[in-house]
Parts: sequence; structure tokens; C-alpha cells
Amino acid sequence: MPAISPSSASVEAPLIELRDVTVGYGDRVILERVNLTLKRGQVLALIGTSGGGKTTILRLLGRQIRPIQGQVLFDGQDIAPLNLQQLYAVRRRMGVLFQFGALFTDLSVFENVAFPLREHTKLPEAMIRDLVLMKLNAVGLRGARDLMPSEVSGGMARRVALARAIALDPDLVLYDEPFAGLDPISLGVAARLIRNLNDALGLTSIIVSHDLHETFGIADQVAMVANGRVVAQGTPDELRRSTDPLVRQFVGAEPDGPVRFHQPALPVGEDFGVAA
Ligand SMILES: Nc1ncnc2c1ncn2[C@@H]1O[C@H](COP(=O)(O)OP(=O)(O)OP(=O)(O)O)[C@@H](O)[C@H]1O
Repeated sequence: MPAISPSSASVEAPLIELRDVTVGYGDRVILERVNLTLKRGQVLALIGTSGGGKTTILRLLGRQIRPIQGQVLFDGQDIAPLNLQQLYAVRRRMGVLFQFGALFTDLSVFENVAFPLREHTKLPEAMIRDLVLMKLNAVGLRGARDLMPSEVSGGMARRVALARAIALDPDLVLYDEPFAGLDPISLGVAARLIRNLNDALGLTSIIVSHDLHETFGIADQVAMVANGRVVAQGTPDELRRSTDPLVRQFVGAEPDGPVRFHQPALPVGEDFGVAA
């Protein structure tokens, strides 16, 4: 049974909406007049050229940065005018898993997952124990509770970080490059786990990833960010069938296209002193 928050007006209303958003750092605009929608319960993959602004979109959602123009809506609510207390309440409904998971190295696996519960709730110890073990069980690591981060593999560490990201039963989970540095088997396991947890716990997930094969395999929606815009949003199949040259180059992994392989340079003949 999906865990739908009481404030949700309608199951059909999008959980996330970027409306006509322009955002940048200092004077530099990164994304201009971007629109993006994500329905509750779905998994969205954010793909696109390096430096295109994918992580910036995650930062907008957590209001680590604010748009220059436009609105960022979470569960129908514009997050820009929220005061700090309201913002923290919204952030509590978002789980975050950054690159490599970043576990606390001096805390056990158990304590890593317990950390957000201890920080943000006043639950009794017995309940914290049950919740932590439930989350660890969901990622297959209940038996690893007493290990230290240095004693677990990279793939396991990522799963512990995932258990920690969902410790507070968020509505939305943001994953920034969750597969970076994983071997193909661990990567497949992590991707399946993200999808299964999304469905079993009634989450909504956004994954920033360069791994198109795995993300296309688990995403409901894919949005491609490039040249300061969301150049495409649709199902994985719709993106595979897209005729947009930029999408085709990226999804087909073609070295040349709208994104040029060669930096602008003098003609070859001129550089090598030969006739063209
Ligand atoms: N704090 C910051 N201050 C100034 N510029 C920044 C800051 N963070 C990111 N940028 C710039 O904004 C642009 C978008 O960065 P962002 O991290 O959102 O891209 P990305 O699509 O996630 O890239 P990648 O796939 O390489 O991780 C980049 O050109 C980056 O250099």
C-alpha cells in the first residue's frame, strides 16, 4: 500500500513540478525556462551531458539553491517562500543518496541507518532498532548490522546508504550518480533495489545517472538535460525512438552530433603544414 502523505490533494497530482524555472550560479544561467513534471510513484532518470545541470535540479528540489525565475513545487506547494522550519519539514520528506553514499566511517552499519532517526525523531530505542532492522532487511543487509563501513564492499556500502536514505520513510528519494564506481553485478543489484523499494514503499524517485542501460531499465520517465534546457521527457522507449538529433546522439552514444567531438580548431591542413 503506497505511503501517501496526508497533505496530498490527489494521487494524480504530480509530486514534483518545475514550472518555467531559470536557475544559475552568480551571473551564469545554467537552466533556462525549464519545465519538468513527475507523478507520484514514478522513477525519473535525469540524463544529459556533463555539466548540463542535472545535479542543479536536485539542489533546486532541496532548495539548496533558488530559481531566478519560475516555481519549484513539491506536493503542490511552492517551496520558495517556506520559512526554515517549513523547509526542514519538506526536506524530511526527501531522502538523498549522493555519489558513493558517504557513510560515517566511525559508525557501524546499524548506527549509520539509525542516524537520521536519532537526529530527526524522539522515537524510543526499541522502535529505532526495529525501524533500522526493517530498512536493513529491505536492502538485504540485516545480517551486516554490526559491521563497520571499512568492512563492507562498495556495493554493500551503497545499499547501507540507501537504507539510510529511506530511514525516515520519505516521499521522494534523490539519487545522484548512485551507480558510480560499481561493478556490473552490484550495479544491476542496486538498480533493481531502487526500483523495488520505490514500488514496495510507495516512493517517488529521481536518479541522476550516466548509466543509460541500467536507468532505462528501471525508469518510468527519462528527462534529458542539455544546452540549458530539458530537451526531452518521456518513457525510455519514447526517448529511444526520438528523432531529436541531440537525444539520438546521447542515447545512441554517437561520438559526433549536435555535441561536437572536436573543439573548434584551425583547419587540419594549416596545423600540419599540408595542403587541405
Ligand atoms: N556551486 C556552484 N557554483 C558555480 N557553478 C556551479 C556550482 N555548481 C555547479 N556549477 C556549474 O553549473 C553547471 C551545472 O552543474 P551540475 O553539477 O548541475 O551538472 P551535471 O549535469 O550534474 O553534471 P555532471 O553530469 O558532470 O555531474 C556546471 O557547469 C558547473 O560547473
